[in-house]
Amino acid sequence: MDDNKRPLFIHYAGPVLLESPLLNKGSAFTDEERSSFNLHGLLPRAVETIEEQVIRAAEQYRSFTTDMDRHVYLRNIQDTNETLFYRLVEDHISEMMPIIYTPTVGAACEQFSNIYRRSRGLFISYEDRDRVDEVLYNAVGHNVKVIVITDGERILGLGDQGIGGMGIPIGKLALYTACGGISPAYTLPIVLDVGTDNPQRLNDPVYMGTRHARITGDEYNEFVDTVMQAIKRRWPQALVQFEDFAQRNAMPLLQRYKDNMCCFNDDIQGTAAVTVGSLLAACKAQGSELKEQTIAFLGAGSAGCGIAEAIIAEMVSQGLTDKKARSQVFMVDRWGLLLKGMPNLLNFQENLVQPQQLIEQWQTGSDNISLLEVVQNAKPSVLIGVSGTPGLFTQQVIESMAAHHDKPVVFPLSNPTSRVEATPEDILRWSNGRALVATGSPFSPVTIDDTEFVIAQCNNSYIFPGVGLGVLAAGADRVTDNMLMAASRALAECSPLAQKGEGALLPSLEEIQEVSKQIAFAVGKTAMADGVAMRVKLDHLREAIDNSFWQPEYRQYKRSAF
Ligand SMILES: O=C([O-])CC(=O)C(=O)O
Ligand SMILES: [Mg+2]
Repeated sequence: MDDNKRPLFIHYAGPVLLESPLLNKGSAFTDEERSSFNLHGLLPRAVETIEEQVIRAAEQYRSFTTDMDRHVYLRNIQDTNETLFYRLVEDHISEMMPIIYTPTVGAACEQFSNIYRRSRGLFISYEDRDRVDEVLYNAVGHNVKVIVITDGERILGLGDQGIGGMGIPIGKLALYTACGGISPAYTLPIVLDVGTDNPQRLNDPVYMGTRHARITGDEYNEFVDTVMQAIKRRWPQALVQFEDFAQRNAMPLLQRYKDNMCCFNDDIQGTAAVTVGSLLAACKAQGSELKEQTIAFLGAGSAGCGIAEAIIAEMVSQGLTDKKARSQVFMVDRWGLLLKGMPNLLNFQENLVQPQQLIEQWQTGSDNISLLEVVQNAKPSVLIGVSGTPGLFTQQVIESMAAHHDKPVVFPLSNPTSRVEATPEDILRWSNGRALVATGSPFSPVTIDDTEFVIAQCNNSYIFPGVGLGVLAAGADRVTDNMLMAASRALAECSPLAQKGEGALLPSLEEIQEVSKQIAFAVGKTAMADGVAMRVKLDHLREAIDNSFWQPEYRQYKRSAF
């Protein structure tokens, strides 16, 4: 039976029931329920449908004038009636997703302590390190299946926000539910409070985190390990998504846990998967293949290098040797093009370097080869920005791309909007409307010479809800690279531009639940093939996905005997 249709046995009643966001129905409690659960007199007399509640909530929402007020309003509904919150958001997904998620969630993290209303999720501080098991037992949900965890050190492109980073796990999990059908009862946001090095947060009298510099080194690693082991004891099957960790920790944490827990890093692997999916779609639309592309990156951190490795893996699967594929990928960071033998290369950068000879060959005159010099000499057909720094895709860079390619692919992926490497409008103007643009944050359509261009949002939100749904439906206990590759290919299959030769590069948000189901199937199937999901048979996978897909509908309540 469809999980959503089963009656729920409830042992709360009266004001406590109205104060339980996962169970509260507000004015939609029926007369019978008001009798069974001691609610008479606690609500206005009218019994409303969820549709009527949505109309009121949408009107109230539209009465606010700033995005931050809209965010606070929506978060408040989430904290009082989750079913209504999801119904409202799902019915207005394009309008409300930028408010609960990127870009408004960035400002909400910066102002987290200022706009704080009510607790949600777990704040695990370094000072709690001897009672982490106890903290986990205090969580609201006892059947947690998806955890998003951050330490708040690299929130979008906004840097260290301390416990304010909690806004990100909350926002990501809201999308797990709204886009991926994971019941909110199964989700848990966690922020690790290990201090902050952000003086603005430390000096803010209302800041609610611990006021000391970040714990680092062995103490930090031991603390994270304490939490990860406690999670494993408490919820051995849970999927853990690492989010917005600083570069120095993101890759090492992933390497440490990916083979012994069900986890992945969204910034490295989720962003890589959505980018590869979007590139596969772009190539298909142009009648070419990924292996034919030359690709330049601006930003060679863990996210950029993660995308680069995923692209190389895909090029190899299309028949290139690893060496040839690597020769087509150019990584530029703040010091210039990554070259062999450069000092201070990070270990994940070492396999993504170009030969020193390029300095002579390209006659750059300096050891630090700039992005413009890379674009002029290597003539990349694809340019990807993950630098977190606005304005670095200059007019000259874009004009040079457009001079060499009829349809250059330009993806400025840094978030939030304020960090974008160039706006879609500028890129389209500088390329005379020829560039194929996708951004990390949402942008309105751009009109150039009477032609309207829809800007695809190449954000990991197209990937992680489907990955989570697939992992849960198949009962996978690991997230393998193949599963993420399958997610990319499934996303590319859903591209209107690739399928029909016209329209948007990525499907619209209105279709995201269907897209998530397609991705979930591909991910679950690959998990089975990789031997990390043994509990469900392939014949039952689609059914498992559909049956577990949570709908924001009020379920029937029965009074439990105890
Ligand atoms: O949250 C987003 O919009 C995408 C993401 O993971 C990041 O930028 O860190
Ligand atoms: Mg992130």
